[in-house]
Amino acid sequence: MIEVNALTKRYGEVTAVADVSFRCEPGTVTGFLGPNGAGKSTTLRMICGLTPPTSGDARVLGVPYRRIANPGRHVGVMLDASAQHPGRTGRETLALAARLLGVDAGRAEEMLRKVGLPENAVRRRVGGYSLGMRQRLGIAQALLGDPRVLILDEPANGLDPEGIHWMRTLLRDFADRGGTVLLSSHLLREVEAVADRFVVIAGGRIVAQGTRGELLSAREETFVRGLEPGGLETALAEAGLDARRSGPDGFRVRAGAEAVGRAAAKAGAVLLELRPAGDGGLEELFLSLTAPPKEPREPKENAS
Ligand SMILES: Nc1ncnc2c1ncn2[C@@H]1O[C@H](COP(=O)(O)OP(=O)(O)OP(=O)(O)O)[C@@H](O)[C@H]1O
Repeated sequence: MIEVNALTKRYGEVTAVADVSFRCEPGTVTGFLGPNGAGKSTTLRMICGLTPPTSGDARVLGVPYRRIANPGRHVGVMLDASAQHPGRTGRETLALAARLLGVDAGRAEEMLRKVGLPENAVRRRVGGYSLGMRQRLGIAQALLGDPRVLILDEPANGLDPEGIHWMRTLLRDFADRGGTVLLSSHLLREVEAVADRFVVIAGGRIVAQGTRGELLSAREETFVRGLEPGGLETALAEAGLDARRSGPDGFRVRAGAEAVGRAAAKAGAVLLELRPAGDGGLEELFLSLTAPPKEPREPKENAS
């Protein structure tokens, strides 16, 4: 279980994370999604006690992370796969971590096999590893203490498609056995297939959270097409509706059919089509939620 309550982090004038709250339940994988610079790493660092929050708090297994004795036995963390000592071999890295955690060396060997690092790789220095190999070693390290919670920052970075598939299976299996997984990504497709819930962050704020179904149903959209697209566009704008062009003479409007129909009727616009816009999919939703704010339009010059 992970509980994040109103976490906020400011660096001088920059608010990296603003009032972020969410929960991750045992038996589930939560995808923490947002574009570059959205505040994912800062949030994960605050959860793991590495960055002090300006306000708010986070609990892992019911307590602040820093209060957990020998945390690696309870919470597996991988925040930066490149942080491993470049001069040690993969085997030395894991053997040392095993000693620090108080688990036997056999477990380290088992985890190296589990993450699919071949013998010729574990004997090499980490400095010569590809990013994908470092990620696998980082995941082996996170799993070493047989934790109940996994917190992983961009674990799919540098993995090839086979590696991404492997990681999904590993995380799904971990959650299905009762574990709690929180993983961040800036790419929806990396987590879409494995996450039970999504927490979407943009500009430091949570912009949506829920299951796939919850997220999609919360975004009612209507497709509308009129005899005179220009007049319809003005009618929608005057009604304060958020409309985007869709096809040559249609619009996708972020509102229900009734609101759209009423706006058109008020302006006397003749409609040729009015229907639910349908499932644009999670990808489209994610992109629209995390798109940078539109530039304000230039005021039109008065032609007269
Ligand atoms: N130590 C710091 N000092 C000043 N600003 C910071 C610091 N750490 C992060 N920031 C700023 O906070 C914001 C959020 O950064 P963060 O690294 O948490 O985003 P992210 O979602 O993890 O991005 P990415 O996907 O690129 O890793 C960014 O604007 C970043 O520049």
